[in-house]
This record gives sequence, C-alpha cells and structure tokens, in this order.
Amino acid sequence: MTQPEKTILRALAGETLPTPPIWMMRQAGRYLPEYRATRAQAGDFLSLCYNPDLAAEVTLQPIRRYGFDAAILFADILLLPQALGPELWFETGEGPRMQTTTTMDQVRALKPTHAIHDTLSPVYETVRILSRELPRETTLIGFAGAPWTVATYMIAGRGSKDQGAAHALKNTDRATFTALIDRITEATVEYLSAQVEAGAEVVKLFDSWAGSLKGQDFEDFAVAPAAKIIAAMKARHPGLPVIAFPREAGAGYIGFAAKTGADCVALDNSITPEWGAANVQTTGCVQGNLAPEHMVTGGEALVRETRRVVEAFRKGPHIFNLGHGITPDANPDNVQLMIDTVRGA
Ligand SMILES: Cc1c2[nH]c(c1CCC(=O)O)Cc1[nH]c(c(CCC(=O)O)c1C)Cc1[nH]c(c(CCC(=O)O)c1C)Cc1[nH]c(c(C)c1CCC(=O)O)C2
Repeated sequence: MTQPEKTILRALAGETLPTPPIWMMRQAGRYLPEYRATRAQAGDFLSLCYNPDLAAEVTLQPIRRYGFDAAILFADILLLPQALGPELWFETGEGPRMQTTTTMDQVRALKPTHAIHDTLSPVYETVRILSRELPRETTLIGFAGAPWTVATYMIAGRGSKDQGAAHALKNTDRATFTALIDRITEATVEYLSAQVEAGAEVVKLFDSWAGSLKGQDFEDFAVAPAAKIIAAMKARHPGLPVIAFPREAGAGYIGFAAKTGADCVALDNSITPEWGAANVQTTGCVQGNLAPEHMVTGGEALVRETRRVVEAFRKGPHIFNLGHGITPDANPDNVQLMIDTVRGA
C-alpha cells in the first residue's frame, strides 16, 4: 500500500505531524446559520438524515466554511436501532424518543440484521455523494453508536442522565440485556461495513455513556463489544482505521486501544490533555480534547486552552477535536479562531 496523503489518515497510521489535523464533533449543526436553513428546508431532523442530497449538503457546509481535514457523515446513532424496528422520533427541544425494547420477546422481534439496509440505504447514498464531492484532501468519517450507548436509548426510550433503566435491565435480566447488546453489535458491523463499501475511509464508534459503566461492566459492555466490532471490521476491510470514543471512561482510557484494536482513542474534556498524553497517547493516536464551552465563550481562554491541547499532544500522533460535540449556542467565529490557533495563523 502507498503512504496515505490525507493528514487524518497519516495521524491514524501513527505519524506525528507538525500541525495536528482538525475536525469537530457536530461540526454540521445548529450553531451554523446555513445548517438551520437546510434543516428548515428538510422539515425535521430525521427527514434531513434520510435525504441524501440535503444530508450531504450539511456535511459539506463546515468543510466549505472552515476547511476541516475531515468530514463526518451527517446521520445519527439512533438510525440503526430504528432500522431494527422500534419507532424513533424527536421531541422538539427535548431530544430523541424510541419505542422501548426491554423483554426477550421484544429482542427476538427485532428485524434480522440484513433488513437494516431497507431503512438505511439513503445513508449509504449520502456517503456515495460525499465521496464524490469532498475535496481530495478531506477524509470522510462514517460512524455508529457503540452497543451500550445505543442500548441505553432502546431500553429507556429516551436519553437519561444516569442511564438508570439500562443499568437496571443489566442487573435484573442479564439474558435479555446481553441478547440486546449482541444484536446491536452484529447490526453495527453490517451498518459500518455498508458505509465503508459506499466510501467511508475511517469509522468512529461513539460510546457517549461509557463513563457510567464501572469495573467489570466497563470491560464487558464497553471494551468487549468494541473489540468485537473492530475485529470484524478489520477482517472485512483490511487497513480500515477505527476511532473509538468511550466518553468519560477516565482510567478506562488506559489500554483501551490495545484491548479493542482501535487505531485512535478520542478523549473527552473531563481529563486534562497532559494526562491523556502521559497515559493514552503513549500507545498511539489520540483525538481531542478542547472543552466545547470555548466555542461559546471564545477570547483569550479559547486561545490559551487550544494551544495547551496542541502543546500537550505535540510529541505523538494527534487529531485535534473538541472533547464533545459543539453546542447550538456556539459562535461560528470562535470555531475559526480555534482553527487559526491550531494552524498557527
Ligand atoms: C448520543 C448521540 C446521539 N447522536 C449522536 C450521539 C453520540 C455522540 C454524542 O454524545 O453527542 C451522534 C451524532 N449525532 C449527529 C451526528 C452527525 C455527525 C456530527 O456532526 O458529529 C453524530 C455523530 C447529528 C445530530 N443529532 C442530533 C442533532 C441536532 C438535531 C437538530 O438539528 O435539531 C444533530 C445535528 C439530535 C440528537 N441525537 C442524539 C441526541 C441525544 C440528540 C438530541 C440532542 C440535541 O438536540 O443536540 C443521539
């Protein structure tokens, strides 16, 4: 294989670059006026996700405006469970709602894995459009939710602060809980494979609620499913780079890449960049981890903390990013200031 030229792929291959490549979680989102305009044209959020032309358009908007080094497919982690059967909708101002899956009969009633493509084919079309339209230097990232995080929404039927319903099922009906995790794991491989076949060059697993899994639960339901998915993806697509994001894993970040086979571990901003460099970057590429609040507040603190992240990770492979998604109240000018600071302008 020839050496990759795209900066994101070089960092993922373990190269230390003089300037870290940069992209941003939720870079296509409500903080951008052009996103709000396209979303209004689509109607609601799910209609936007399932409209390949408009989903590709919002994916491209932050690339045009800022020249990020990567584009992330515009979709949502809850499209996959929806494709397995449960209804999904978004309550305005509140977030996602799903028909719940909490019994063995309901797990058995989920659609077979191969049937997900009936629902998800517009997402693959979005990927195909993007792989044609992105600038040649921009890397296209596909993604899925990790099984635990997806399960928390399927079990509770909505987002929750403590993932209480999922923990309760895990502790009271282990057979149903593990059957659900296994079904999501299998479907995730199928979904990510279809994204790669359509043109995604990297895939990222979002485990937003990994931090609520402690001790052996973290090993069983954050580490083990990620390891299974990554092994299957690498067997099907040799050389495919994978980013894993076990958000708020804390000490669980240590050794996560080695245990799961991930090429890069994305770090949230509950840890300092110095801690991440000393404990995680020692074994490979890391991504992160500026606090998203700086995109709201800007100014000297943004510049200082951006430089601190770049400095802390300077000695190893690093992809600059926020520690979590940018929020709707962010100021687009602050994103430009972050990029200029990273690139040394
Ligand atoms: C937990 C989770 C979800 N979705 C996602 C996660 C994991 C990452 C994380 O922790 O943020 C992941 C996600 N969601 C979205 C993407 C697209 C790619 C990107 O820009 O990063 C990705 C990678 C678009 C989106 N997903 C959502 C929006 C906002 C929708 C809108 O336009 O109103 C976007 C741009 C909606 C969404 N989707 C989800 C919730 C809880 C919400 C509501 C919260 C909110 O309103 O911000 C589920």
